[in-house]
Amino acid sequence: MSDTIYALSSGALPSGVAVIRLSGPSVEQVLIHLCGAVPLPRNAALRRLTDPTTGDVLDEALVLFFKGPSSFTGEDVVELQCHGGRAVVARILEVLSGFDGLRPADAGEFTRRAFDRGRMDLTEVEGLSDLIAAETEAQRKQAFRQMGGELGRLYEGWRTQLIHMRAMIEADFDFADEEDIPGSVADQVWTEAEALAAEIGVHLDKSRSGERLRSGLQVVLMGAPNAGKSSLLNAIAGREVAIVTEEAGTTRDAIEVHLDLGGYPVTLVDTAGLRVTDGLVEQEGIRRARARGDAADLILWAMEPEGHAPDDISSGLSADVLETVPVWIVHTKADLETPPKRDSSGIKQEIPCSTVDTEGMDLLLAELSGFAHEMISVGEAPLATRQRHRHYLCECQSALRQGIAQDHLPGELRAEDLRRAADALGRITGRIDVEDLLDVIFRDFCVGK
Ligand SMILES: Nc1nc2c(c(=O)[nH]1)N(C=O)[C@@H](CNc1ccc(C(=O)N[C@@H](CCC(=O)O)C(=O)O)cc1)CN2
Ligand SMILES: Nc1nc2c(ncn2[C@@H]2O[C@H](COP(=O)(O)OP(=O)(O)OP(=O)(O)O)[C@@H](O)[C@H]2O)c(=O)[nH]1
Ligand SMILES: [Mg+2]
Repeated sequence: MSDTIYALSSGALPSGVAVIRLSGPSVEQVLIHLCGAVPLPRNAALRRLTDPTTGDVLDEALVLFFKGPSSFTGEDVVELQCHGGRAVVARILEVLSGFDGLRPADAGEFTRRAFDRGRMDLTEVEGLSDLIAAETEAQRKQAFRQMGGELGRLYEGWRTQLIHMRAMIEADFDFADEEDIPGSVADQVWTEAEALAAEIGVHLDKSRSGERLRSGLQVVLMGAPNAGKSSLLNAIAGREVAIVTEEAGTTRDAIEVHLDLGGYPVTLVDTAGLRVTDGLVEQEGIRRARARGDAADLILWAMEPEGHAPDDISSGLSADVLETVPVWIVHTKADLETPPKRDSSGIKQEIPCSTVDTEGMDLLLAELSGFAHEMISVGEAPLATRQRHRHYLCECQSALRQGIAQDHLPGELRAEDLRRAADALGRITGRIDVEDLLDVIFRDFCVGK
């Protein structure tokens, strides 16, 4: 029998109300000791909670009981919705720890129990976790849909198709000598496999957006010292996040702000100005700046007007980065009466900007929103959102391609590729089960045959 687990499920204390949740076989016993009786399931009941050993009243709380399996975990669950004071919650948790068979829940353990009981698949579990982490509207929507099972259903559909295909192949070589099974079954199956591999390919391509939406876009401010990077960061963030001085080499660590640009998550990173320096701290800062640039989705290269510090993109950024990461030039300090420095790198996107009279700031933000939209707008179809999905989808695809290519091998061996392809998808949803194969074979063919 499993332990009964408990935890504070609501957020930081103090709060108006706090929710302490319990799940497991001892829930009813705990309720009898804590408030005298088990309330009607799914009916909020106002109850005095008392310490069973001292008779001390702990709090007056709303008690919400869910009788398993009709609960979030599938077990008996109770929520003690108490006053959100630190001492109130601490005392209730302390009293709970005194009950036999009760222990504090591990991270994610309520959801783990829901998964173990088959109430959620892995993609739904991930969707729930993403929903809690979501910071923008577009992230919320994607997570909510995934939590509802859309992505899992897509993969389970493909997996069912693969299991069926394998059943057809197996039937084909088991009964090849019988007349009522046409010999072209295998050909049909491998044509279908090609179509599925292509469909997965399209899904993988589109899913770049899904992954970016989940993790947010990394936009990195780079440029020479004093170019005005930190001023730009502060202006966009609307607060003094980074230190700004007229001294070149002010910023050392990379400094991040999280932005919500029209529902899309963007992390804007300020970095140390790039230059040759003897200072150890500054050298480390520059190393970090370059590392952030390497991993960026977009680099904003801040450039002062002519006559100020010399800064040259091609000496600042490696050829590798210039090839793989889009770079926009932001002409800073546009309020100064000096012409913009001419750039020789051939980069098209150039935006004049000033943090003194806010000229160009709206344009820059609009351009960034447009970029975010282009990079991470997701359509109607559910998309993969994690590297883990991508990994198994690629595995599925390559197993399919192997089966397709090896048409000189016997059916049994090629059927094995279909099994590997199906199992890869089963790992995404967490539901691989060999019983499925037998089920399908016996359902689609008469046993007497
Ligand atoms: N107070 C409270 N609010 C909450 C949660 C919670 O656990 N407690 N949730 C936690 O994440 C979310 C709601 N999710 C839930 C999902 C399923 C069930 C549940 O009892 N399911 C049963 C009955 C279904 C029904 O009546 O339609 C079941 O699936 O059998 C409860 C909450 C968000 N709000
Ligand atoms: N006139 C004018 N001055 C600006 C503007 N933006 C920044 N400055 C000034 O330029 C100097 C350097 O600004 P910072 O934002 O610290 O430059 P930085 O690129 O972060 O510099 P490092 O951190 O040293 O790499 C400061 O004195 C700012 O006040 C602007 O739009 N117009
Ligand atoms: Mg700076």
